[in-house]
Amino acid sequence: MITLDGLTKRYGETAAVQGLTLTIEPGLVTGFLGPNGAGKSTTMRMILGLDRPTSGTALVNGRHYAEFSHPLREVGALLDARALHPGRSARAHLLATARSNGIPAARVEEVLATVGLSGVARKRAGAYSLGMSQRLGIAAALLGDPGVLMFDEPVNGLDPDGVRWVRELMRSLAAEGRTVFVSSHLMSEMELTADRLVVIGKGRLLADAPVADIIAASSRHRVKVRSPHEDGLRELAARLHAQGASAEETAPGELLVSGVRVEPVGELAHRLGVPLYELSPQDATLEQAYMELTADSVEYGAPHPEAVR
Ligand SMILES: Nc1ncnc2c1ncn2[C@@H]1O[C@H](COP(=O)(O)OP(=O)(O)OP(=O)(O)O)[C@@H](O)[C@H]1O
Repeated sequence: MITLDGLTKRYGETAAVQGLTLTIEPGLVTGFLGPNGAGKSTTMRMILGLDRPTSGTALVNGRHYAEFSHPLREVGALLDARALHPGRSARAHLLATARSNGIPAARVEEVLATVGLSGVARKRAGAYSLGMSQRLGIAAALLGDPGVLMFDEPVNGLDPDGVRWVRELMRSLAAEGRTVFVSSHLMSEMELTADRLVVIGKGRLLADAPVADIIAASSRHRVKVRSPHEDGLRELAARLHAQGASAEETAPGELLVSGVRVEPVGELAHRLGVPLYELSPQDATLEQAYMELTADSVEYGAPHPEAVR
C-alpha cells in the first residue's frame, strides 16, 4: 500500500505537487494520469525517497522508503529505463542490484525469463533497444519480489506484443495481491489495464476513482432508454432531472440520459414499473473523460488545429 498525506513539492516558484492525499491499495492496478508537467514523476520520486517533500509524507506500507534495510524487497520501480550503465550486460546489472539488496543470484535468471531477456542477457545494456531497456527495467523492479510496484510509462517504446505483455503482467501482479501504480499517457491502454485511476493536473488531485466511475462522469457518457410506455418514460425523465441527471427525449419512446450510470436508471425504471425494451450505456471513452477532467490543467497545449486556421 502507498499512502500520500498532504504531499507537496516546490521547486522555487514551481509547485510541482500540491497537497496530494490518497491511498493506493493492494490488489489493484492504479493508473496515474496527468498532462505533461502535472507532477507524476515528482510524486513517484518522493515515494522512492529520491526527492524530499517540501511538506507532507509519502509512505510505503506505512514506512518511509529510507527506513527499509532492503528496499527492493518492499517496492520495485521502473522510472527511467535508460538510467543504466551502458557497458554492463543485463545480467551483470541485475546481479549487482540483487547483491546490494541481499537477493539470491538465482532470482536474476527468474526475472530475466519473466521479461523474455534470457537469450540476450549477456549483451551490453547500451546496445538495447528502448523496448528491451523497458523490459530490463521491469526485471529490476521485480527482482526483490516486492509487494509494491511502480512503473513510470512502462509501455513507452514497446511494440504491440510488448504492450499486451505489460498489460497482462500488471494485471497478474495485482491479482497476486500486490500494489501496482503505473503512469501512462496512453488512455486506451489505461482503460484496459487499470482498475482505478488517480488523475492530477498542475500538481493537484483531479480524480481518484474506479475507471468506470471516471468514464461515467464524462458529459459524453449517456444511457439510452427505450420503452413503449411514453408516460412512464416522461416520469422517469422527471425523476432523473430531480436527481441532477439530464434526460432528453430523442425520439418517441426513447430517452438519452447523461450524468448517471446505467444501474440507477434501471433500478428507477423498475421502481416506477416502466417496462424497458432497451437500457444501454453509450460509453464515453476514457480519453474523452480525461480530456474534460484535465482541460484546465494542460500547461503545454498546442492550439487546436481549428483555432489556427
Ligand atoms: N528537479 C527539478 N527542478 C525544477 N523543476 C522541476 C524538477 N523536476 C520537476 N520539475 C517541475 O515540476 C513539474 C512537475 O514535473 P514532473 O516531471 O513531475 O511531471 P510529469 O507529470 O511527470 O510530466 P511528464 O508527463 O511530462 O513526464 C514541472 O513543472 C517540472 O518542470
